[in-house]
Amino acid sequence: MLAAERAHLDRAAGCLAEMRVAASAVTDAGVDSWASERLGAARARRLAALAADPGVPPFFGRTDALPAAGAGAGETFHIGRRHVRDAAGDPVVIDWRAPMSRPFYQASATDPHGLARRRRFGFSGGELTGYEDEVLEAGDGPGEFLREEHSSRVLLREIERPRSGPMRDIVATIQPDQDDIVRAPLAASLCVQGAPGTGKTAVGLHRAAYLLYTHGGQLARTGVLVVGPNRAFLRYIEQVLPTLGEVDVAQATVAELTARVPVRAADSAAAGELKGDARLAEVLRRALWGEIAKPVDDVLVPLAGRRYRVPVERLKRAVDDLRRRGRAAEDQQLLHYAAGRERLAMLLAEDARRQKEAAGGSPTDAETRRGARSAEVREFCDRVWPAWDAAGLLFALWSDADRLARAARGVLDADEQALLRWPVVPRSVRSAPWTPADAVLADELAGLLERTAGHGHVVVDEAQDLSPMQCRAIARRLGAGSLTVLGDLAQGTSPWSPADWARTLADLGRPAAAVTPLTTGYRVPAEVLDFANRLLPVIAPGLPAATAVRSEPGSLAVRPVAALAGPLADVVADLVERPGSIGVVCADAVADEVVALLGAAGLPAARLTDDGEDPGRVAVVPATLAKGLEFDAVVVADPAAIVAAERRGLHRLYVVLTRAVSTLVVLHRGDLPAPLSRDAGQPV
Ligand SMILES: Nc1ncnc2c1ncn2[C@@H]1O[C@H](COP(=O)(O)OP(=O)(O)OP(=O)(O)O)[C@@H](O)[C@H]1O
Repeated sequence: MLAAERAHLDRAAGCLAEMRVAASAVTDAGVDSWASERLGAARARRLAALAADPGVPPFFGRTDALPAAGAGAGETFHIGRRHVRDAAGDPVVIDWRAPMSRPFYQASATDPHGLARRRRFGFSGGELTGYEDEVLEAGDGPGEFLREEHSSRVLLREIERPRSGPMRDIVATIQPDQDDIVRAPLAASLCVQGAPGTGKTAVGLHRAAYLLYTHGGQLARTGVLVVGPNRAFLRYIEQVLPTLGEVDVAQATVAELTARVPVRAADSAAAGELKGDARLAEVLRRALWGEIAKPVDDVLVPLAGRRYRVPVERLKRAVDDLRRRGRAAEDQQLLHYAAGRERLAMLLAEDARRQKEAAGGSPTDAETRRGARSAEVREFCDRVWPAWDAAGLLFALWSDADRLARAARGVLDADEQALLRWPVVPRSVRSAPWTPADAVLADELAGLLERTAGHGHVVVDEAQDLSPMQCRAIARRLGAGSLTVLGDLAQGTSPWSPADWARTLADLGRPAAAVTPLTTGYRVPAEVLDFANRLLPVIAPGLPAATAVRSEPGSLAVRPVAALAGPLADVVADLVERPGSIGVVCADAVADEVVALLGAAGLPAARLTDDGEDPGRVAVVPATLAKGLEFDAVVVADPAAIVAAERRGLHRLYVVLTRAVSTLVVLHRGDLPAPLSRDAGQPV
């Protein structure tokens, strides 16, 4: 049996190699150079997809359908990361995203989805080493071990495989509740409230790959965007989609999406919080549209050698009409500020044209456009509808108390306005001390000035931390597309982190998105998860705790220590003897100190940074960068310091305690933070 499967594996590998040769042999001759270029780009993508990760076996599973009535054996399909066919065009491996693959993920003893058997293959170093069968057909035993779906050995092996480098895909072992989310229809916007390690990030990435496969045509132009909290996180996840054959998905942080000004400063906590507040949207809207002035005089518009008087009453009406369209609720009707200015210039020229036509003339379109660009019209527009760019207007607002007061009247009080203003007016827009929150505000203004290009689908990870203004920046990039929001309210560590999802979803422009929970924890062993879950009643009352799929006795050690240095070096020295990744998590302020003390003990430690550089074997992780990451072994140094470092310190600690796949060691000086100390305090 194994020999037959190995033979099929060899055949699939051979066919894939032939497909690759065929793809590279296709000439790029299109009907014109543009078409050729497009064909070339499509071919390059296809080649890249076929070539991605050649070490990955062509299939990982197999379904045996129940025989049709009266027939012998049912149909058999091998399921893999991508479709493989033979020279005759017959399928050798079915893409995991194809409808035919669905039973592989959904079949259970109670609902076998037409399957007699599901087979999962085990590989070691690319070699097919074995398989695991689940018999699903009714009558042949009740499919006992399926009842305990999560005890699948292949799943457990997959989870426990030591980590090194970036996140891996989970195509071979996607679970039914995860599969429902992955394969939700393109039009559905949804929000996954998932406890730590329940596979939110994995599910979001697989959903992106599924949508591109299933709706490639529709998404080809607008594309899919994945938004993550920081570079370190994006670097961790960036290989998953290419392994799944999707090399074309944009992955960005909010900071990268909103890079409208050179960020070179940080806000105070109070100013940063205020700048993320949704009220700022109203202030900016008023600031920009408040620039528009009432026309006070007639204008003489030159057209084809003569000047035509456009009376002030008509000018006022034109400005009022355009201004109203700037408030249209319907997105397609909405007039952006910059387009409004151009439209106004054109209206003046068209008025003149009508006058000339009434007098028997027939000016051309080109002459009319020239009229709209004339010095007279431009001068009128500069007065009545001045041109602005986003950074310039924000600079003017933060520099000029009166201007800010006009825009913020009734929205922000005097103290709040003072928080926003620069204490010393900078010399220029370029040299101003812009902060990340300013960049998001500049992006808001840019979105009022001009339409922002939207994607067909956007996946937002760690969404519980987004400010309302960041949500709006993401919503602008969504256009008419749909959204997958991933997050965990219990892991909310920003000043805006909400107690429920309603406001975030509204700010993201999809208030009706259904919230789906995921509560089976794959990453963290039960011993560790139960320990971390002691924080839940305090940090997120009412949120259901996750249940771990596996238990690993000995995976948790909680040790009181008198001083950190010696015990920390000892623990890490022990851990480096075993395979797998190691994260030493500590309060941000002491990260360099921890790197130094591990270095002094001869251990290969480096600080994890926000730029996504690989820190190597032992990563010293500032607590604020731990979110979304995981390590085989995690050492938490001084949890009380992590809690004390910020307002939502207990939420941060919950994040930190849930990063371990196999081992968590907590070294604490003094008492453990209160909610954890129940029954703890001694080695577990
Ligand atoms: N069905 C699955 N099969 C195998 N591994 C899985 C499965 N689901 C999740 N995992 C693994 O569990 C770990 C956690 O997944 P992931 O990072 O997506 O969770 P998360 O919900 O985003 O976690 P967090 O909120 O804590 O950051 C990863 O190593 C992932 O590969």
